[in-house]
Amino acid sequence: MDQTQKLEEQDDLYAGFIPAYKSFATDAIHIGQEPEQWKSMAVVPPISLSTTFKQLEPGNHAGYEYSRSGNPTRNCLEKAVAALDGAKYCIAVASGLAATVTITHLLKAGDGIVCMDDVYGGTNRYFQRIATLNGLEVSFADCTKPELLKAALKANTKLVWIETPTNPTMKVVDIKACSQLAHEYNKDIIVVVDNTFMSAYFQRPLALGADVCMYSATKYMNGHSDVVMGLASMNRDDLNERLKFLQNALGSVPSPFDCFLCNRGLKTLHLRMERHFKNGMAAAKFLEANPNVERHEVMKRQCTGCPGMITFYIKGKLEHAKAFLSNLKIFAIAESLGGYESLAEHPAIMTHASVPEKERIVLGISDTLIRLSVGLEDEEDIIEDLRQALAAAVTPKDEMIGLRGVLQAEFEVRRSQ
Ligand SMILES: Cc1ncc(COP(=O)(O)O)c(C=O)c1O
Ligand SMILES: N[C@@H](CCSC[C@H](N)C(=O)O)C(=O)O
Repeated sequence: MDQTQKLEEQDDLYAGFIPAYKSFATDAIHIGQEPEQWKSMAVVPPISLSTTFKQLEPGNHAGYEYSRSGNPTRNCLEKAVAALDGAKYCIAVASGLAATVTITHLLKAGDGIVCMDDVYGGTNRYFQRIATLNGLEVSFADCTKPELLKAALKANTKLVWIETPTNPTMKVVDIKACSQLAHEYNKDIIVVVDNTFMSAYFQRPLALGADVCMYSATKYMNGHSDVVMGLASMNRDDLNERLKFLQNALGSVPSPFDCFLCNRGLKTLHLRMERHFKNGMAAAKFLEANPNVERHEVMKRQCTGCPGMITFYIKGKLEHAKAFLSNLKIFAIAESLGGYESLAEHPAIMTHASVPEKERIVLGISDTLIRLSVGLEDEEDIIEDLRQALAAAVTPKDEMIGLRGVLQAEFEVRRSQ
């Protein structure tokens, strides 16, 4: 393929999506990283391991007092993420779930939460099995239909929790419509979007009306499968004040070393996401079987591209799903996603085992559902791995029965254009 063909293919991939955010790469590389903030003029932010900082006199310090309350390396990361989310503020915490817990502490007993019915299994587990014990009233609604969200809002609703695309079934929620609806109902409702699957490179929930954009930074934001971390960005001064307070008061902060790694990961986020998109699209094209277009226009309206996440149902039974996974050679069978390496998993047995079986069935998390996180390896090797594992697992005539995911949606519309 010559250079012109390559560029045309690239243009085609992004056709119809909203334009990329201006100066994203420059901001990722420079914001919060200014060498002038260090006496040494270090170009790469140092890992500041000190737990405590000398004060000139009691209460008179240079901006840091104790590392849980504030840490120079963490500060660099938080500034960079805020810029990438189009936000004024960001807090980094010890995991994605720690971010969920910290945000939920904005509420008090008796307050209500409306959560998208299809969310990461750990979010579902926390809301259903822990938040409710602490006196919060939790209900679930299919926010892909904003009228169902509207019907679920009540006088005590204080938090609306959206995940889009959802893990693992890739449902897409209209962030703008849901935020508007929640705020019209009660302007004090805090709308949170779990942006883990898209990363800051492909989607900016705050620009679409959400109050908080949160991440399991364990995934694409860090991107190297070597850090567990959570992030939450916002523009509202009051929310920042309260979440900063909770970050310190609840105390689930990430280590300076993890902050260093995640901050480093951000420097290549734009490059990684573009390659995830390209490889993911190639894998989806290969797997594509029965057409199934859903919510495609919303997807394109609210994001600049798609990550490398694909879910599909393999024809047959659990044994076929297991055989496919066990035969993969490049894809590792593992939980998690968004790293440079390709991963494959069985949501019902692995990542979403904590969702009650009855709910899993309703949500489509069946024995034959398989989730892929397509990494940054060579496209031909990824396809060949899928081909041989599929051949080993199923007979040629009963291959896939339907591919679901953001990438699939993209193909189907293009085909019908
Ligand atoms: C969409 C989503 N949100 C939140 C989480 C929780 O993040 P963490 O594992 O970093 O606590 C995960 C995965 O664990 C996830 O996939
Ligand atoms: N066994 C873990 C589940 C981790 S899921 C990790 C990630 N969100 C993913 O979707 O792959 C647990 O029970 O918490």
